[in-house]
Amino acid sequence: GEKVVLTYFNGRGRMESIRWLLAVAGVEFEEVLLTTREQYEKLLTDGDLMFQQVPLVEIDSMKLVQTKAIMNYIAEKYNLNGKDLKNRAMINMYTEGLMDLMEMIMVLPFIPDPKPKVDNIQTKAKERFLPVFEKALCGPIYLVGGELSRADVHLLECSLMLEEKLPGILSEFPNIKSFQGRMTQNLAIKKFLGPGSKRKPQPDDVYVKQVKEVLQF
Ligand SMILES: CCCCC[C@H]1O[C@@H](O)C[C@@H]1SC[C@H](NC(=O)CC[C@H](N)C(=O)O)C(=O)NCC(=O)O
Repeated sequence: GEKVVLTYFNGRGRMESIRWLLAVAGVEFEEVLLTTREQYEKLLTDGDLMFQQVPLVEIDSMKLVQTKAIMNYIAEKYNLNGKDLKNRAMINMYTEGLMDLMEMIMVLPFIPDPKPKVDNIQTKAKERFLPVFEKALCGPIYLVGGELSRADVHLLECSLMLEEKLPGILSEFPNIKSFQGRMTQNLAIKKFLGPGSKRKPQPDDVYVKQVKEVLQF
């Protein structure tokens, strides 16, 4: 169909996992970057945001909002959602756990004293989340059903973000480390991690300032 258009801030936030899925699915997309309150207010008056929130993804003549709904649509459409009901249940458990961890990272730029939160992220990552994936990757090369799924994409995204904040955090998780090595050989992922891709950089002060101005908080 016609082009896919993402409307979000010029940063990762809730949209980055969507960018990862589209990249792995090999789907080209364009971006409308929200940098001013006026842009957001026009979206509201045009009635484009069902709950007055972004991410907004225009795809297949639909204006999708709600990150989970958007990712479910993409994962189903591009065969990243498992081969049957039970595999999908596993994929959903892994996905929700990874989203919980990524949400903890996502809010860091918006809190005044992130240090204690970073310590908590480190503890939860090492004691609650990463051991699950280390065990799941003891033998299998993909998390679920012997094939690439959205769970693998979210694990790669999350593990790379963790290492940005906590270098060396994967030193006790060799299976995840070698999983990263395999996944980054995927041509679509190699391209997305390379220069000039649509991948967004770590949040900076400009991003935080724009989000606060656009959303007026
Ligand atoms: C303290 C955290 C602040 C984060 C602010 C935003 O920057 C991103 O990093 C996260 C959010 S995204 C922007 C936010 N969107 C959501 O919260 C969407 C939540 C929805 N359940 C989804 O999953 O898509 C927004 O539009 N709010 C307007 C407002 O509700 O009136």
